Amino acid sequence: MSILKEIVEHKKKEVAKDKSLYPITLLEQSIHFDAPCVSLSEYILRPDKVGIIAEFKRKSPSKGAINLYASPEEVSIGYMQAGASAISVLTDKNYFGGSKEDLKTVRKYNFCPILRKEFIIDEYQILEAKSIGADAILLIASILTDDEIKKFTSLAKSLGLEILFEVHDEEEIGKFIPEIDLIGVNNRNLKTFKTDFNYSLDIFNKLPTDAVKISESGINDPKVVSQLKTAGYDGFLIGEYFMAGGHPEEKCKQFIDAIKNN
Ligand SMILES: O=P(O)(O)OC[C@@H](O)[C@@H](O)c1c[nH]c2ccccc12
Repeated sequence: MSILKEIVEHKKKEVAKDKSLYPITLLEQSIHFDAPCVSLSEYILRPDKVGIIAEFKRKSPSKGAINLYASPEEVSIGYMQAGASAISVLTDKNYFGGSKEDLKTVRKYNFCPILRKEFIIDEYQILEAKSIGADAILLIASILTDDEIKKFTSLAKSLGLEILFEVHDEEEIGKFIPEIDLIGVNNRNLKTFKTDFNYSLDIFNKLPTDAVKISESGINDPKVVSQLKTAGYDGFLIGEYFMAGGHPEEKCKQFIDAIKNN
């Protein structure tokens, strides 16, 4: 079974359990429906920033442990001071060592847009995203049907959340709908775990013109960001390169400074 399939199977059980422990009616009562969201797409396009979405990532199926005991408070504040445009927080526990608590902590200390990085397969998780203070959610084209994409998009938008729609190939780009704000090309091949940013370059012309365009994964060189920018990408999602080693915020700062000086 592919890793993505395994994660999705696991996620279905997890969501079923969450729903039985904390029914959707209770979850809905905990939501501040009027709480405003910060627009991820607007922050990405801000001319005073370079478009980095810095990710808080403790571990991954491809790498194993990256920075297991990092503090979401310290890292996220450091990312923002370094000049990041937004923060992505993995909330999957089993495969990525994240949690909803991590996202809540990041929310508590930052005003920037926060992306909930999760394998969303159920509307429950979208309500949850709103209740913990996320501004945007990830929808992964390869694990969702056209119907789910429509349904999840309209629920998210009704809550004020933006959507980053992740694709790997042209067929998945075909599932994009105009209500979606951002499209992300994942440079990681989920079968081999290899990353190659040329993938983003090759597919660029096929992307919907109106969406904000993000290149995701395996980015570890400011020169690559410059190349992707020239090609037309607006944003860059970076996790492992910042998180590996002791000081994610310092690496992020050096990286952003290098782009600015390029
Ligand atoms: O750590 P990297 O290689 O910089 O990649 C970050 C991000 O793109 C990656 O974590 C990611 C992209 N899509 C995902 C979907 C689920 C979980 C994680 C991801």
